[in-house]
Amino acid sequence: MANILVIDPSRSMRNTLKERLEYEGHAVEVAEDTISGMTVYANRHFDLLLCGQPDSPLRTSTPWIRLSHDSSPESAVLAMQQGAVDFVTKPINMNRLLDAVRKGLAKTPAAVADAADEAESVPEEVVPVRRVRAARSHVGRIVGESVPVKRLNTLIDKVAPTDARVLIMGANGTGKELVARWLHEKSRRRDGPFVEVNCAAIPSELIESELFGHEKGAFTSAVKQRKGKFEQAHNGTLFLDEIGDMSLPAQAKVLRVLQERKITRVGSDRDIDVNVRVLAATNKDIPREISRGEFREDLFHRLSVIIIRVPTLAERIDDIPILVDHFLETICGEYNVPVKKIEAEALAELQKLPWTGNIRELRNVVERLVILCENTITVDDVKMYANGLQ
Ligand SMILES: Nc1ncnc2c1ncn2[C@@H]1O[C@H](COP(=O)(O)OP(=O)(O)OP(=O)(O)O)[C@@H](O)[C@H]1O
Repeated sequence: MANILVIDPSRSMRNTLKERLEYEGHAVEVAEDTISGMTVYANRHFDLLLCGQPDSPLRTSTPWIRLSHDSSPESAVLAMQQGAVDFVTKPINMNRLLDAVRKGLAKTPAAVADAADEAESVPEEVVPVRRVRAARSHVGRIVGESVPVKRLNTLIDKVAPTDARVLIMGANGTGKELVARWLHEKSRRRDGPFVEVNCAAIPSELIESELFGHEKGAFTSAVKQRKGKFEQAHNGTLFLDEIGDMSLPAQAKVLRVLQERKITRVGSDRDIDVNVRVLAATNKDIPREISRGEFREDLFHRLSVIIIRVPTLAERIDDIPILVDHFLETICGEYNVPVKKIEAEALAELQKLPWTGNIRELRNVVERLVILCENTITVDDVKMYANGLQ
């Protein structure tokens, strides 16, 4: 759980963010402008700030995320220059925001100190490697003993040590990102960086600079040279999440990098060699996107040397008891309460539900049950709380 301060002029935005972040287990305070925000800030410790106020930049050592209606590259670059750790455009894509929050929290002094363990005596350039190693030990297990999960694990073990590109396909919340992380963990690149890009969340004007970087002066607000994600992932893995949502012009540029293994920063004419393994994921039906002219067929073939299909939870309901046990243990641990039990009948009831949100939805339901139920979760608890409407 973290303490988060949301500063935004819109009441509905403040309420929505507060509700959602509290649902994720964080303690949230809100303020409508930077001045009142700073008063709240002065009286309490915060781990992260979300700032939707377009006025003066926040002067704080706490990581902060800019929320903005303006999706231009200039606006994003300006926010980064002002010290924001991330930039999320409005209307807010909640998955993208939660992802940014998770990453922002990893940048709090406590998290960095954690990750860098005995970093005091370590030269600065070594710290990022330590962070990568610390992050690695946090990659959760792929829990499950059903046939589809056994197949998935076997495939990961076979494919990970190769440098083959992998396209991970599956519905939302099935664990595609988890699969990508394990493909990196079990590869020879495991000591290199794992860099993730959410292609759906980056406005098309920004994607080139985000992926390939830019030179100083490439556009009005490019006052500093910046490395893009491909360069950041050099000798490691680049995970292009939601690739099915990437614009056609950006697809053409990515295709060129995959063919030539070189990138060119925006505003430069110099090619830079990059050694990157690309993994991509999508919840879209790519062949259908190809037939509709929304996705380049040549890029699809470049990306999909191997295709891994991640099963839905409905295809693996046998795993629900073991997943529930796993989530009860981790969530009760996070809330610092004794691990709750669940009746067999309650588990059977959970197995009857449709689970359109897959494992992410199951995790949310278990968290809700942990919060709302006594020490033993009963079938009536499941009936009452599992659909989230109470
Ligand atoms: N087999 C599994 N065992 C344990 N936890 C899992 C498993 N699969 C997924 N999870 C957890 O479920 C949540 C959703 O997984 P993940 O983010 O990897 O899904 P995704 O398919 O990438 O989702 P989206 O398409 O919405 O981005 C995460 O908290 C992840 O750790």
